Amino acid sequence: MQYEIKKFKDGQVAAKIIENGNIHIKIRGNSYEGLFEAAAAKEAWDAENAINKSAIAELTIYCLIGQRSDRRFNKGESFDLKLICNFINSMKFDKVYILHPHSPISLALINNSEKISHFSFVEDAFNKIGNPILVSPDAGAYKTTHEIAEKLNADLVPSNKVRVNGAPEISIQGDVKGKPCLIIDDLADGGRTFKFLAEALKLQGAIKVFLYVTHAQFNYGFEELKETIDHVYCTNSYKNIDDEFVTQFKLKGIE
Ligand SMILES: O=P(O)(O)OC[C@H]1O[C@@H](O)[C@H](O)[C@@H]1O
Repeated sequence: MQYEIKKFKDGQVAAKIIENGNIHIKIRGNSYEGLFEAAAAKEAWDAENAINKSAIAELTIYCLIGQRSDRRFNKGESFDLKLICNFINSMKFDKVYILHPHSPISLALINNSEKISHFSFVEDAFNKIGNPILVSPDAGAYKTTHEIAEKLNADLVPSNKVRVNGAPEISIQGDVKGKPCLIIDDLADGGRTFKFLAEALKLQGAIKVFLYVTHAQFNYGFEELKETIDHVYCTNSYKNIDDEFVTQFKLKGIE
């Protein structure tokens, strides 16, 4: 570690640089406190490197807080992602890497940003399962999953939530009979989307249904998922999960 974080009893965070030169700060970034820790480290680094103009400062954010709030949803409400990205921009990093952002809006709002792809994690899950059909759960996930399917030479079945006579229904646009399926998406908040999709896939003959999400939040409904999903693959971008139902790919630089 190139810096240390100290926390005061009142909640204040402070940083101390312990190694000079280039810095690469890697954080979950899934809390306001985490972002403030990075800001404190960058402020301390800036002061140390005031005359070393060639040193580079990079930030990796694995699970950007507020990434789904990528617009002002209703009049009078705050545009949270814009606020968060403005704060990140105020740190003035030379490069900011974001792992599998929910939408391209985060990348557009953050200066000098670059996406880290989730491809290698999906590839790992794909190989462990043994050639499953890839399933994109909604229009938002279709484009990136299509790119991954091309690279893996895998079959892709798009699915969507549609309204039939006003009631939500899952439509699966392909044949999954007798095949294992791997649903791929960016994040699971509760996972209801995936629980019902897995049920629908099994009703159409899928033999097993696996789930890959980069950001495994599971803020609620985790146990319910086990009813229809056979196994979950994810990273530890949001939190560490210790459960034999889950295989977690560990990211560098976070504990
Ligand atoms: O079903 P839960 O986990 O609540 O929500 C996850 C879904 O909601 C979307 O924003 C995500 O991209 C994902 O498709």
